[in-house]
Amino acid sequence: MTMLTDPSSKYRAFQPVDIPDRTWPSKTITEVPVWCSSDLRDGNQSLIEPMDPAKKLRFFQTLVKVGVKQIEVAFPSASQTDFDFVRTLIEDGHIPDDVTIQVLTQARDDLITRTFESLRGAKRAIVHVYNATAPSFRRIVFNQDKAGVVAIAVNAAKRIRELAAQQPETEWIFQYSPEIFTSTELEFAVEVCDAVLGVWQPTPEHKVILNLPATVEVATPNIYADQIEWFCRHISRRDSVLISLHTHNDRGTGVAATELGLLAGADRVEGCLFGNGERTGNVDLVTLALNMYTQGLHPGLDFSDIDAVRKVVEECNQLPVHPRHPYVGDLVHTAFSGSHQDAIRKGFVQQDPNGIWEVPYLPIDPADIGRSYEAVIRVNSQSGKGGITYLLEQEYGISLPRRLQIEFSQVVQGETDRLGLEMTALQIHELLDREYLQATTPYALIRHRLQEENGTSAVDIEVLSHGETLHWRGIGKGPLEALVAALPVQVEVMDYHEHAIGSGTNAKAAAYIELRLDGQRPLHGIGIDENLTTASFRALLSALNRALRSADEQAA
Ligand SMILES: CC(=O)SCCNC(=O)CCNC(=O)[C@H](O)C(C)(C)COP(=O)(O)OP(=O)(O)OC[C@H]1O[C@@H](n2cnc3c(N)ncnc32)[C@H](O)[C@@H]1OP(=O)(O)O
Ligand SMILES: CC(C)C(=O)C(=O)O
Ligand SMILES: [Mg+2]
Repeated sequence: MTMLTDPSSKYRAFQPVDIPDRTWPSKTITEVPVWCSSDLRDGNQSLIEPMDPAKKLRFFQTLVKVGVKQIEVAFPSASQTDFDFVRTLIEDGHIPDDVTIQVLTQARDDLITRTFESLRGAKRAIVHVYNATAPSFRRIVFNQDKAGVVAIAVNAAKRIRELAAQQPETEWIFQYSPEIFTSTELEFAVEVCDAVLGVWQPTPEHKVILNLPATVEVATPNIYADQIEWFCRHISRRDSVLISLHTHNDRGTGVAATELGLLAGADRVEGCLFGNGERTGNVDLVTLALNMYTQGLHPGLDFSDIDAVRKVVEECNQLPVHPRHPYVGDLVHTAFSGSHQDAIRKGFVQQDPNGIWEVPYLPIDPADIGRSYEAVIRVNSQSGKGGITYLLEQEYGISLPRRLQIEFSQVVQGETDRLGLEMTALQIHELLDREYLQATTPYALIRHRLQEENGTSAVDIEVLSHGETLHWRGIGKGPLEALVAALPVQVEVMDYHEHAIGSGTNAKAAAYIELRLDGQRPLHGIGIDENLTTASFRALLSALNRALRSADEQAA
């Protein structure tokens, strides 16, 4: 099997819509649509193992918690499980007052009747009926002409109106979908929908939902937007109709199509969390909502603990969410590469906590959706000093001076190259500890005594070297100079930094020394101790030991 050399012999380009005065391209999304989750119906019908009642209820409760107010809960005429689920929701009082359940049925009398039975006693419900209207379906599935297909829709609409009248205790909302709206001739889509509206007689106070599905995504998103704008202009009783979008993601542009459809005048969006659904999935409601949020428009849905939502969805659908999935994927708030890490670290430092979000490479503040900053930066062989520095600062309060950052990043680089793996903050800290804090040979500090008088420091120091205790004494203008004078070798201190780690009684001092041994390249040492002088002495000996080791290696 091979790909065709000329695919035009098998596939046709989608024809553009004749709407030269389209208005949607210059609009922006300024209003939040009515959200409808189709997870428990379109999502569920696409699963390898459809959800059992317990999973459906858990998912329903999660949707309620997130703030979704319209939830398509089942196709009750399809199975006893779905029928019983609707009954459980109603009879056990699971539906909050401000949430409306929706159910789907084919445009067939027996199925519609069964659907109404499932809804008996509901306070409010949306009955959603569909039939295929696209030319290929008219021919292949129904073997009907246009009039026959209009008749299927009109008869179903009449049956729904009748049955609703017999259950007046429920507040009814009717919804109609011309299936594969996107492949249906626009004039015909309007004709069928007008015929349905003729039966249902909506008013501005009691609207009907016309749901216009891209059942299969077949064109670029601008075409869907054109189709929606064209439909909105030509449908009768526009003020009595809510235009609903229902996109699938066959071409990978379900989110774009829905966003452009909103620009084109739609009022409502159906989709699934994290884009589950038939084939490549329904449009992802989470991405749509958080796209609005990052434009400064609150979507009215709460994803402040996005990982908790993901956990429920993954367990109920038994499908994983991709690590690169927008906003929620394990890797999407993470930077491995050095220049990204550097910019993110600087961005966090400069970000005004009350200002407009400006951290480079991060379109959303991960904290807003319950993700932690620690997960933002991860270190592998592609990483530079920025990421390593960030992790040590965030996790351990250790702020390496700039030249030490460069030196230590080469140590980390050697380790990540050797392992071929990511290094965690803990592993980086362990490496820092091994490389600098445990650099205690040949000289390990045992104790020191410092006397200071008239700006002069005298230091007596005991060090352990190859099992022997050595005593050194030195005098200088400060403790460090005194220690340098006490050393058995000549060194030059190039740089010195110190800072506190933590605060209060648990505070420690960190000291960093850059030192040059005669004729050698400068190297750093680190000391950490409750006492600042001890920390700086440890740092000096750490630097000296590393320098001596390096000199030995060069000589060997
Ligand atoms: C795009 C969507 O997601 S639409 C929703 C799809 N979801 C589902 O189908 C899940 C649940 N469905 C089911 O369990 C079953 O299909 C049922 C119970 C609805 C119907 O089952 P069956 O009666 O066995 O029919 P079947 O599944 O074979 O469907 C094909 C029949 O439905 C007819 N049909 C399909 N869609 C429609 C429609 N919207 N309106 C009227 N008839 C329709 C077809 O013409 C065909 O009829 P035929 O057998 O006379 O040729
Ligand atoms: C039932 C309809 C709305 C549907 O799921 C689709 O067309 O994708
Ligand atoms: Mg669908």
